[in-house]
Amino acid sequence: MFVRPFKLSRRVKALTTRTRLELFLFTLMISVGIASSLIFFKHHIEHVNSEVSDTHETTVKLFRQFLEADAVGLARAITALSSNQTLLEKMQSGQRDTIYAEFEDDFERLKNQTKITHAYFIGPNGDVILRAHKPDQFGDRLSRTTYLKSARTQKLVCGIEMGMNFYSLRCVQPVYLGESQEFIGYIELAEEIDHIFHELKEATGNDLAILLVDDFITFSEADIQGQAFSHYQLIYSTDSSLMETLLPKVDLDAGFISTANNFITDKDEKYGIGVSPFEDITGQISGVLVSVENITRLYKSAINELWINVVGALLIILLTIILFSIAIKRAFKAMEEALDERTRQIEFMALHDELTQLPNRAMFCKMVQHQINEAKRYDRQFSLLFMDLDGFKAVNDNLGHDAGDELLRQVAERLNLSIRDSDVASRIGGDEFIVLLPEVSGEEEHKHVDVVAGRILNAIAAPFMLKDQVIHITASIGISCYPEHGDNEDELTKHADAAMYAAKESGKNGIQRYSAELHKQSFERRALEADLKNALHNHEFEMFYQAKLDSQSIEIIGMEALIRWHHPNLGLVEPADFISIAEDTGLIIPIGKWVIETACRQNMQWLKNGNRLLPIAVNLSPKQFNDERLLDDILKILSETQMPAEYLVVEITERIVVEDAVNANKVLRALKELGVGLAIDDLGVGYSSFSSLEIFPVDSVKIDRSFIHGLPENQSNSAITEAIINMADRLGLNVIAEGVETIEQLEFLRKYQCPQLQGFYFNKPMPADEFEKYLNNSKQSLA
Ligand SMILES: Nc1nc2c(ncn2[C@@H]2O[C@H](COP(=O)(O)O[C@H]3[C@@H](O)[C@H](n4cnc5c(=O)[nH]c(N)nc54)O[C@@H]3COP(=O)(O)O)[C@@H](O)[C@H]2O)c(=O)[nH]1
Repeated sequence: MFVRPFKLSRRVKALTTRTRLELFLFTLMISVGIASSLIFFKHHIEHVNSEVSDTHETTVKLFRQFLEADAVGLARAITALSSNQTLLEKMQSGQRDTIYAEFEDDFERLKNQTKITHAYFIGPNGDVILRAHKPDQFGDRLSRTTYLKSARTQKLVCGIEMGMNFYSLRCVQPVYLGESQEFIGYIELAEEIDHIFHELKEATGNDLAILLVDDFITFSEADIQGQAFSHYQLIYSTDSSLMETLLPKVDLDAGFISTANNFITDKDEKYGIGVSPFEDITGQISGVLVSVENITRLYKSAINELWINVVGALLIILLTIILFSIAIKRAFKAMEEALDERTRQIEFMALHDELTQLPNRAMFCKMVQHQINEAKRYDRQFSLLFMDLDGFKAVNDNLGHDAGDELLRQVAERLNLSIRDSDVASRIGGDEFIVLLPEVSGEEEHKHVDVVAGRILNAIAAPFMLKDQVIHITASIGISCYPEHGDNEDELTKHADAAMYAAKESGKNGIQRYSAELHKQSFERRALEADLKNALHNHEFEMFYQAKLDSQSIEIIGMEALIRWHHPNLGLVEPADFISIAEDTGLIIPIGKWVIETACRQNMQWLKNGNRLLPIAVNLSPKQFNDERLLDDILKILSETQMPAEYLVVEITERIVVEDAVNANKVLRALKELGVGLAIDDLGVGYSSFSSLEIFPVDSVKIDRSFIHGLPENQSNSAITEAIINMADRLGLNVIAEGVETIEQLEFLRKYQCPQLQGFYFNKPMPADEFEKYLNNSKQSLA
C-alpha cells in the first residue's frame, strides 16, 4: 500500500520531465530551423548582392574595354589617313572641295566599316578646313580638349569628349607632308558611343545610362535630350522610361550600388543599380555610368529558397521531434522499468537479508503479524523456531568472515530444504534464524514442530565444506507457540529466544520448548542481568579464597580466588548463578579484570602481613580468555600490584581449549611467556581426549569434582581419576583433585599419588580476612 503513492508521483514527475524535455527539444529545433533558414537567406541575399555588384563592375570594365578598342580603331584609321600623301597634299592646298573629293569615298568606307561618324581637317592655326560629315560647316576654330591637347603636344590624342549633343570618342593627330615633314594641320576622327551601350546591354543584359554633370555641359538646354537629375543630365540610356522612373530614387553622387539589400522597386520589379563615376579626356569626373540589373528573378529565387528552407527545416524538425519523442518515450520507459526494477530490488532488500536472501527481521515481523491476524480469525495456532548456531564465532575468527558468510548461506539453504513451502525461514541477524511454522494445531501438529526442529538440527549437523575444509557445527533451537506463549510477535520471539537459550544452556545441539518455568528462569535471569550491570559500580562483589593443599603434607601450597556477589535483595549470589549472565552480556570483561586485580592485590597484602607468597589461581571465562586486551590487562595488574607473574595461575575450562584450539594455544603461549601458571579446569567432563592436551603449554590439570564425588566406591570414577593422575604424571603435568569432601576420598587420592588437593574437607571458600586467619592457623599447626 505504501509503495503506490511513491510510484504515482514518480510517474507524474517522469512525465513532466519528459514533456519538458520534448518542449525544450521542440524549441531548440525551431530556433535552429529559424536560425539556419535566416542564415541561408542571408547567404542567398549576399549572393544576389555580389552578383549585382559583379555585373556592374563587369559592365564598367567592358565599357572601358569597348572604348579602348574603338579608340584603337580610330587611331589606326587616322594613322592611315596621315600617311596618305595625296590627301595631305590636297589638305595643304586648303581646297575644301578637293579634300572632300579625295576623302569622300574613304569616309564612306570608314563609316561603313567602323563606327566613325565624324571627320575634321584642321589647318595649322586651328581653323576647321573641312567637316567631312558636314561639309557645309567650316572656318570655325575648334576649342575642344582633344584638339587642344594634340596641338599642345603635337601628338596623337584620343579621349572621350562631349560633342554638341552626344558623348563622343575622339582622336586628333597632327599631320606632316612629304619628306620635308611640313606641318600642315590636324586630322580628327570621332564616333558617337551610343552603340557601345547597346553592345553592353547585349553582353550583360543590363540597361545602361550615362549622365553628365551640369558643369560639363557646354551646349544649350535645347540640345539635351533627356531629363535632369539633380545636377546630372541624362545624356543617353538604353531604356529612357525605365531610367526616368528609377534614377530619381538613386543618389548618383554616392557611387551608389543598390543591391538586394536596398533594391529599388518599380511595378513589382526589383532592380539592383550600379553607379560609377565617369572621366572624360581631361581626367575629370564628368558624369556617371549607370547600370540597371533586374534582380526580381534572383530576389524571388532567394525568397523561394527561404521558403523551401523554412518548410524543409520545419519538416526535418517535425521528423526529428517525432523521432526524438519516440526515443525519449522509449528511454523514459526503459528508465521507468529500470526504476521499477530498482524499486523492487530496494523493496526486496528492505525486507530480505542480503547475505542469505531470506526474509529479514522486518519481513519476519510483518509475516508473524499477518499470521497472528489469520490465526485469530480462523482460531488457529502456529509456532516459531528460534535457531542459533553453536560455535559460529570460532568459524568466523578462524576461517575469516568470508567463510562465516558462506556458512550462513549454506545454513540458509539447508533450512529451506528442511521445511515445507508454507513454512518461512528468516534470518534476523548474526547467526540467528527464525522459522515460522503456520497452521500448527493439535497434538499431531505439535509433534510435527518437533520433527521439523529435529530435521533442521540434523541438517545443520551434517558436515559443511568451507574453504576446502570440512566444518562441523551444531545449532540450538527454541520453540514458542501462538497463542500459548504469547499473543504478539515480540513476545513470541522473545520466548522462542529464551527457549533457545535454555537449549544452549543444557548442552547445545538441542531443542527446547518454551514453558512457564523457563519463563520464570528467563525473567529471573533478566532481572539478575539488570542488577549485574550496576554490581561492580556498587562494590557488590567480594573475593573468597579456597586453599590448595599438598596431598602428603596437607600444607597450603596455593589458593583459588572465587567471586561472590552480595546482591542487595537476594543476599549472597553464587558465581554459578551469574557468571554465565556476565559472560553473555560481556560484563565478564570488567568483572574478570576486577577479580584478577583484587586477587593479586590481596595476595600481596598477605605477603605484607607476614605470610608466605603463594600462587593464587583465578578463573577465566571463555569471553575473557578470548578478549584481546587480556594480556595487557594482566601485565598492567602485575606491574601495579608488584606481584611476580609466576604467583598468578589462570584456570580455564577444557571447553575453551577444545572449541577454539588455535586461538587457545596462541593465548596460552603468550601467557606462558609472561610467566603465568596455566591450569585446565574441570578436566574429564567430556570435551576432548586427554592426550590432545599435550600440545598446550599448561602446567596443571584439575580433575573435575564430579569424578572425586563417587570415590572410592564408584568404580568408573575411580578408574578415570586414576587414569588422569597417571597420564598427567607421564606428561609431566601437575594434578589437582577438586571437591575433596571425605577422608575416604583423601585416602584414595593419596594412595594414587594425586599431588594436590582442594575441597570442603579442608576448607570452604572464605572471605579474605578469614582466609588470612586460616593461613596463620595452618602456619602454627605446621610449626
Ligand atoms: N570466570 C570466573 N568463574 C568463577 C569465578 N569464581 C568462581 N567461578 C566459577 O564459578 C563456578 C562456581 O564456583 P564456586 O561456587 O565458587 O565453587 C567453587 C568451589 O566452591 C567449589 N568447591 C570446591 N571444593 C568443593 C567441594 O569439596 N565440594 C563442592 N560441592 N564444591 C566445591 O568448586 C568451585 C571451584 O571450581 P573450579 O573453579 O572448577 O575450581 C566454578 O566453575 C568457578 O570456576 C570467577 O571469578 N571468575
